[in-house]
Amino acid sequence: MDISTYSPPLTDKSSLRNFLIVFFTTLFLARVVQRLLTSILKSKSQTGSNEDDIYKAYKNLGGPQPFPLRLIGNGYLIIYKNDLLRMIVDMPRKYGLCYKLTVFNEDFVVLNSPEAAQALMMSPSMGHVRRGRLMEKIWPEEIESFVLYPGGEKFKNTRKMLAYPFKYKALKEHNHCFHKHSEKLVQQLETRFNGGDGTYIGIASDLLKKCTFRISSETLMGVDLDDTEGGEVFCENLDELMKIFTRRVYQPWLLIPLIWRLSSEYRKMKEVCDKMEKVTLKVIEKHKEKANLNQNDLSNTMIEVMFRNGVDEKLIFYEVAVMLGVANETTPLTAEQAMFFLSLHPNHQKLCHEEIDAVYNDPINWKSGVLEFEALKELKQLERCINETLRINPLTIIMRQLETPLRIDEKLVIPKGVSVIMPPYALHHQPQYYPDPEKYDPDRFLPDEVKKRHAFAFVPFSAGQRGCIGMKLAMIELKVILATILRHFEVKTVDTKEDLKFVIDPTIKPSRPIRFTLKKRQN
Ligand code: HEM
Repeated sequence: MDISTYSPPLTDKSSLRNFLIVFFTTLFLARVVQRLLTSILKSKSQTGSNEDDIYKAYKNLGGPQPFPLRLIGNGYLIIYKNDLLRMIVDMPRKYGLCYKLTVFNEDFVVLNSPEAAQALMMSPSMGHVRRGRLMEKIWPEEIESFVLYPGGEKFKNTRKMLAYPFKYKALKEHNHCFHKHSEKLVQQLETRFNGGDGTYIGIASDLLKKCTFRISSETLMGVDLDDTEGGEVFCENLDELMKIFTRRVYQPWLLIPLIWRLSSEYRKMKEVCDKMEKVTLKVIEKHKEKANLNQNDLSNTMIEVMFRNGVDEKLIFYEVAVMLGVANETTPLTAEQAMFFLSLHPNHQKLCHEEIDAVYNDPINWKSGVLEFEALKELKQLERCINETLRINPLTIIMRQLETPLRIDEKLVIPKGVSVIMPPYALHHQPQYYPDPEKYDPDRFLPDEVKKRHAFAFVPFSAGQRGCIGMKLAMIELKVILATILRHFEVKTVDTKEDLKFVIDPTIKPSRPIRFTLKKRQN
């Protein structure tokens, strides 16, 4: 046997060892190459776009510790549903005016400074108007409305078309309607509250809601739904539709399309929409008849504006329902809370009484048989009380998903893809903008005080491309309703601020209706 050519047969053990050596060496070399390549690419991209520098401030933002599983992140905070408001106010004090959250696999930045609010709201970019995935998930996809359009020409054109009925000039045409329904409300309150003898303890929220519903439907649809067949049905079902929306927020499994479609909530939503649509179609028919009879007799209500622009009837129904739904969730709540604060602060109520008496008793303001529209501007004390109510409880939270980066200031740029949340509630409760923020003090809105503050330190209606389209309507409604109530009654409450727990549901509201007593005034 030639010993030089001999090689021992490979045993199982040595072949395994060789295999492991080759495997781990290759793995090690691959890692080294990968690291090298990554660092080369990184240094190239740093010199190219300077991306790390641009987003340095964003990356360094603080925030509450997320749950290690990114899918949950800070989403666990939802279990503190009843304490969310307190947390929203406390967090900027702990983590800074802008801080980060991760919720259900999405990155959020929460903005709490007037400068940041201005940068977001007044951005002219269409990349900053999308309400975002969270809202889009909550909103049932069956209901189409411009409120959820992510931006672009369709959003711009629809918003422009729908803005007209909310302009001062168009609202002025409905002056009579604001007063008619407010007087009706006073009669109903008088009946409920024992003729206003000051003894009966009761709630006003349902009657306030009906009143704002009648005003909104008459100004937007051109008919008093209360006097229209099925009008009552529309109102009740609208309420139910809003409750279904809310239940989807707190029962997230209903956001899974299959579960949603199989759920009783879905069937209920269909039923509710069908009933409301029938009423809307009747109203559209009336408008059609009117249009055929006299082209010059057309008003500028939302329904007619859409009808004239050739909008599909189904879409008209959805836009009207959404608009009335939003109106129903906001204005009556503010009216109820304004009454509450005035009850707790009789000194401010007295000032309002004096101002209202002076304006309503001046014959100059009654030239047309109804209080002149312009006279509402003289109700300055009342306006300050409404503003202070909206400061303490601004009702909604603003949300956007950035489709292009958003520059907040010289340092902070938030990258695209991130969502931003702007809770006016937190901003309005920061002591650096409003000293002693829990104190009800309408004088904060005296002209000299307002001048001292940043213009975006008070944003209950938001502003800019996506700001509240119904702001003027809401302020006029609030003024007329509250002035009419205060003209007739002295308002008191048996509740204290501590009795009322404010929750996010989906707007910020007391967890139960506020209780009042009403005493008729001699004015
Ligand atoms: C006190 C009453 C009200 C308050 C505090 C309020 C507040 C707000 C806020 C904060 C927004 C969000 C804006 C944003 O995302 O930047 C909004 C949007 C909106 N509001 Fe109001 N609102 C009130 C009354 C009304 C009324 C009476 C209507 C209609 C009749 C209305 C219709 C709308 C609509 C349609 C939007 C969505 C606008 C869009 O997506 O472009 N609001 N409101």
